[in-house]
Amino acid sequence: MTTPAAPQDDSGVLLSVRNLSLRFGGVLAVNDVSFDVRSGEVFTLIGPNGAGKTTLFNLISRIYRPSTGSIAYAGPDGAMLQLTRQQPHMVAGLGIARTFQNIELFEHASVLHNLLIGRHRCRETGLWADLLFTRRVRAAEMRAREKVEQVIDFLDLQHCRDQLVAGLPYGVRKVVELARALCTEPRLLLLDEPSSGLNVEETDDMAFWIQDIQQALGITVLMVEHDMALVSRVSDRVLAMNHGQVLAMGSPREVQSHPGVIEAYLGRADTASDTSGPLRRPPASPGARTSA
Ligand SMILES: Nc1ncnc2c1ncn2[C@@H]1O[C@H](COP(=O)(O)OP(=O)(O)OP(=O)(O)O)[C@@H](O)[C@H]1O
Repeated sequence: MTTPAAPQDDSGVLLSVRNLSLRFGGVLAVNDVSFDVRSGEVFTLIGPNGAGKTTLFNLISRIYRPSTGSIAYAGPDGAMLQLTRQQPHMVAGLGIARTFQNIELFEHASVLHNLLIGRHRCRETGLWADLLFTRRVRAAEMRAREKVEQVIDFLDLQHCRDQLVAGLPYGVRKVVELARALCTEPRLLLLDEPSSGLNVEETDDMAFWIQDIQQALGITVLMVEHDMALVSRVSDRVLAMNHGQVLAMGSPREVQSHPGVIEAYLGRADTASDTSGPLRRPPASPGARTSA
């Protein structure tokens, strides 16, 4: 018996989200959201606190299962597959890597070891081969080391490669987390608030790395970000959310000047005469949960 071939993607779309919703009890955190992320672009989710950005992000990285809707992803062979049908641990194997708003690294391991652990998902050998340390295992280990060294060079981490993560400044740890994600050789990189906790200079460096990852490595980036200066600088397209729904989608300039977006951030569209400047992150509304 032959199985029908999976539909092939020929539109340059890497990720296609359709009518996605997730309800937490009485809260509709994500409400009928649809959008496409094109191969090679930087696509950014913005919105005030509690808008549903992190929930949407966690749906795409399969931490949550949607109440309704679908997420299709162009797999390594080009066939569109349903992410919602994949086990969460299989997502990394499909070429999707993510960073977290609150850095998730092994604090008492060196930078090098953290990156080698990050590389683990690319393991091509089985348990017995590993135990016997066969020639294939040795070759795979060499490839892992080469990839890790390339990423260390790419992100200028030579100066701290043998240091414990626990002793590193916060800004460097953020770059190490980015490095760990890159070691898995992703096709889609999910960045959860890459600038959170960074000072102006470090945010500037982060913008540079994101542009370099897109342009030099050709990796598609989907990020959640509050810093509108960073968003404007690196994003090809922006999707603004509020109350779980899509408010606007387009270029950074189009979205920043959209009346609904200004109103969501500032309260009333007609109070915001200057739409050229960055939208500021508003104070958290009472009862709003901070992002996961
Ligand atoms: N695990 C959860 N259980 C119950 N409610 C949740 C949960 N996670 C999120 N929510 C609710 O869903 C809504 C969307 O939250 P979410 O964290 O996705 O917003 P956000 O846009 O990421 O906000 P922020 O910018 O503050 O991180 C909020 O009303 C929030 O309180």
